[in-house]
Amino acid sequence: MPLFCDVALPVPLDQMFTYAVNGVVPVVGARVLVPFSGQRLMGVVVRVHEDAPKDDFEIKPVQQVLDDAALLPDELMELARWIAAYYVAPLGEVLRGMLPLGAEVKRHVVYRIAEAGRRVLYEGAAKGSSRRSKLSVEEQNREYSVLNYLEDGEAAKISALRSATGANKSLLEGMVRKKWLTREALAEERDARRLERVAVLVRHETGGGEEDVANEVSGGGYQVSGMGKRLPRLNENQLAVMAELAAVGGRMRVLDLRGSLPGAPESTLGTLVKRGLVAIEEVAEDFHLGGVGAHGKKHAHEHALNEAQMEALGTIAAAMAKGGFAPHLMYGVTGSGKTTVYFAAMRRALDAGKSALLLVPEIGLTPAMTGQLVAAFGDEVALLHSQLTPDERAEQWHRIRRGEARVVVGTRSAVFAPVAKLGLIIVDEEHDGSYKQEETPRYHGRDVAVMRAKLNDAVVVLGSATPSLESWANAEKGRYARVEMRQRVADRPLPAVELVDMRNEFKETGQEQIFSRKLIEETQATLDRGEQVIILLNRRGYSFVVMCRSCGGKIECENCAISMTYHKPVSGSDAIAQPGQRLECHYCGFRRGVPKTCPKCESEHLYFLGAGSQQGEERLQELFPGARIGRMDRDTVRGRSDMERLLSRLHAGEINLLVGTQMIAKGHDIHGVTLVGVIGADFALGLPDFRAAERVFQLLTQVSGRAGRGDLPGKVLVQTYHPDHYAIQFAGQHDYPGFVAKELQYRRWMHYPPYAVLANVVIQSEKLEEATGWSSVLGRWFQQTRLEKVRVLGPAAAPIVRLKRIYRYHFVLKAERRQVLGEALRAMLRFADAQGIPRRNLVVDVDAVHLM
Ligand SMILES: Nc1ncnc2c1ncn2[C@@H]1O[C@H](COP(=O)(O)OP(=O)(O)OP(=O)(O)O)[C@@H](O)[C@H]1O
Ligand SMILES: [Zn+2]
Repeated sequence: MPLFCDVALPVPLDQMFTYAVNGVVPVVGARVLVPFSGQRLMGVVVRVHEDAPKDDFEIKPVQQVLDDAALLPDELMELARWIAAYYVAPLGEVLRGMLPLGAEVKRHVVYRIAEAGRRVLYEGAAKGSSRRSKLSVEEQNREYSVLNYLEDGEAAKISALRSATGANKSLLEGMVRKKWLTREALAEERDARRLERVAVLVRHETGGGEEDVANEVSGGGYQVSGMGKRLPRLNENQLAVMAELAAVGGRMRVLDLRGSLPGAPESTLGTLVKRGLVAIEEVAEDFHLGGVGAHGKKHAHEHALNEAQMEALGTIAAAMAKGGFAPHLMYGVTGSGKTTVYFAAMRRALDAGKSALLLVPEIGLTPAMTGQLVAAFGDEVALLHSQLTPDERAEQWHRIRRGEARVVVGTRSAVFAPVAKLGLIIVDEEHDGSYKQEETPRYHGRDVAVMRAKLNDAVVVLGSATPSLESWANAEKGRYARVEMRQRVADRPLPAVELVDMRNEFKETGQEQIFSRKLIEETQATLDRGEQVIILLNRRGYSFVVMCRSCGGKIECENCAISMTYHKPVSGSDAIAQPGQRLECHYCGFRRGVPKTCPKCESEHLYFLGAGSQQGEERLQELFPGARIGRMDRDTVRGRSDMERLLSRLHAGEINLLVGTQMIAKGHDIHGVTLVGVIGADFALGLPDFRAAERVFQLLTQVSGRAGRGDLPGKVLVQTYHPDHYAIQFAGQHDYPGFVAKELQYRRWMHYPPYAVLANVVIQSEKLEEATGWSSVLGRWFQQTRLEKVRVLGPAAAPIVRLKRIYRYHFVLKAERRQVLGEALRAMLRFADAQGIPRRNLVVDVDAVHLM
């Protein structure tokens, strides 16, 4: 008889916690509620045993057992253990990320009649009651009426059974034990085609010309005037909601709104509705998904596959047919039709009775994909993304667990979707940095996908036009099978790329301009031909540096060691989003007014340097007054609906000149675009990160890939100050293999991934002296211990030494073997623990993607 259970709790401690079993013995994998330092925490049972803990400290009892079966299948428990070990993260924190969000899954229990129950019912109550039974006649009659009630085979909730028959839970459970009934736990049922709520900003006449409620809100007076009379003051949350709505043109899904203002209470919107400032409309959700596919992309997957696609599919399908773990790297240039192959492979998985998982970097950025998925797989699709409410997430989770949705599409954490009979995992844009979770557990969705496929003997396909060097190296070593698509579909050529040397541009024109003469000329010509132009300006805001010409200082955020970005006020309906002109920190969101003088030396010579997308748009309006200009960045795209709206205007040709940040480079397939301009992308080459060149190459290649996807060939103009840099040169020649060969040399030489495994250890504290003090304690330990086969760089100030008021120092650890690195990290954590350095002040980032 087990007396104890070990529970993994979501706390930053690398251990399990033992509790006494209290009545119900939980199964491994079930969730329990337990007391933990004065709180009630939910954890997952990982072991049930009889070993009384040796020390005689008090063992507390489990308060409640939440599941009577393991919530996570064994396979996912095993994956969790692997993640905990690999990323040196507490198992409880790993498991928290795997379970449907919102901790408490709202579920209800339903009962259904079973075969034995039917027999009892048909063979007569007499026979049933003639059995020796501890039940009273009254209870036996009640059992009979329960069977009677359930005769039609439909499931019923306990509440319904209680009111119809008077049965209570213990009676029903007794019937389950006799196998007369079955019990199922269901997530709250919802209508699949439910309505979706959209918040709409109500415009009021203020008599102030252009001004609307929005403008008054942004005016700083925080006084809203509506229909001529003054309304009471709005609080901060209410203002934020109004601003958010206005920023996106006055309409937004309630869901998106909640997602972008996580701090605002639910009641805020209700209050605004009561005051008549916001209205709620309901539209069918399908409208959203359907609306996406409407750009003629809906049936994109129905193309007859070309030869390269057939070959790629053939390789993947053969691996699926053969069975067993088989990782693939699919290198397919932009526009080679990778999506079509993904869909065909997923179809094959379904046909073989398996499920398929498709991971994408960000669903909101590629709404077209969603539309195609629904068109191709209909009800079988479950979408998991960050904007679901906890309830919706739980609902999807249970649909998947029940096997109703066999095609699961989602972002990073969808890799944990509890699909049964996993046959295929596809990781689209596998190079994308957003697959790395930047909080504990700091796992990489792509690498977890490969591991999960391994645990399930499944096929995994990592696809990209610019594979990460890690994946490419794995293919070179023969660990991953390679699938290549080197040509675009329909014999379309890749666009011609021309570099514009901005050093010459300055010499020849004598002035610093955002757009080169060449780009202006080509843009005009392209617009004149009735074609479309996309311009990448990878910074949002107006100017990203405000500098004092007297003292040379830059205006930095109060909370972060980061230059603040200047945002200009906007006129028209967008005004509310940007409450007056301001400086904003893009790391913590801190805003302040624009000072007239330098905060350090009080000089009046403040200069605004570095053009962001907002300035780009303004300048384009001056240059091309006839153009229909759109902007795509985090200021204009808040939720999925904004993205959809912008993209559909592009597809329809309502926008013919689009400027934006790297969002514009994400997989969009707009056939009218024949010219892509790139501005300042080489800036990132100077960042202190060994992946700087790789990132610049990827961005240039991906954004170039947006040109010439239709019948007309495309062209790309890259403005650069580093025309000779290999990342720029190779990107210009569409020479990915050339780039990797060169870059791998450098990585090998510098002992960087993929030739070494790396971990970033950040020591952080709000107190500078703690951060530096602990860093030197650890530094001394590293020096004395002389870990074998591990190189330790640091301690050093992190490139961003202060972030959100936290001081940051770091070490970079490199090792040739993963096991050695893991052991070093664990030894370090033990030492830190002995020194009293709190675990939460140490960030251990294995396979760190950002070293900033
Ligand atoms: N066999 C085919 N014949 C003709 N057109 C095709 C074929 N397969 C796909 N397409 C079309 O080619 C275009 C590009 O396909 P897709 O978006 O899958 O490219 P991709 O490889 O994912 O590119 P990127 O990496 O740039 O996202 C789409 O418009 C798609 O409809
Ligand atoms: Zn900041």
